[in-house]
Amino acid sequence: MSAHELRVEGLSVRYGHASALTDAAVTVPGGSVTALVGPNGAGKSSLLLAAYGSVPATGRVFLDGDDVSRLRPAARARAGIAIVPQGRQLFPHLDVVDNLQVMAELLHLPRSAVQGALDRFPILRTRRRSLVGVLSGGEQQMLVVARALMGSPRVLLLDEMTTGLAPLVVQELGRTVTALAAEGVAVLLAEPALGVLRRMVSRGYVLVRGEVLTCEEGGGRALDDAYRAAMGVQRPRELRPAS
Ligand SMILES: Nc1ncnc2c1ncn2[C@@H]1O[C@H](COP(=O)(O)OP(=O)(O)OP(=O)(O)O)[C@@H](O)[C@H]1O
Repeated sequence: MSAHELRVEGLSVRYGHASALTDAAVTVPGGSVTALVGPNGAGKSSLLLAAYGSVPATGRVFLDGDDVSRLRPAARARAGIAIVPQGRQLFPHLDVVDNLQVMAELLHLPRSAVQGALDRFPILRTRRRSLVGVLSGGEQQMLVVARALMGSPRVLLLDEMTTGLAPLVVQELGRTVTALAAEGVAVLLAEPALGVLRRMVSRGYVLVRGEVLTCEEGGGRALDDAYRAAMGVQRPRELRPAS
């Protein structure tokens, strides 16, 4: 296994006069899943989009040590950075195959890449000629993850992948990204709360009001504790059986 790495340094994002991300430094090594947790509006999407190149940002982004900060999003995608964006950004009036074909063309991949993506989740093959707008939320999210993986990325950025999905779908997606991380893909999972993904996370960062506060290496539970501490929230007391 050769583990890939995403590293951002001094990454800052502003929308007009408003600062969304300030001087962020984050390293995402392949081999295990790294999480980015923070409340709504903390700047998680801004960090992921800045790493992907689709919002204007200052600072530097390194892919396996190479500075990709000056590359546009399509070039970063071809270099090996993939994103599962919040809101999915699918074409609802195209079918599953045609949605995948759009990415194949962006990445200059052969048509067989579409077939490979359909194999990623069995449900996608059975739904391949369905319009994407009629798929369930879970099916759509599987399609977005399959689409992101078409170019065999070195880095996978997942923006609130689990929001609104049933636990079984979350577990299936979680298994997929954990396996990818184990193969060496640098996986960064941004979530407002880890939920059932907690046990899949090895390390992570807490982001509050645009600032990276801590890097926690002790697994998902330790990251949750660091997140609670950053937010000034205490861990709920263990439930005791009623006497
Ligand atoms: N296109 C935009 N124009 C102006 N302000 C924006 C834009 N996108 C995000 N913001 C603001 O930047 C800040 C950070 O937003 P961002 O979406 O990065 O946070 P987030 O942690 O991903 O939040 P959420 O969990 O709600 O998606 C917020 O105050 C948000 O309102």
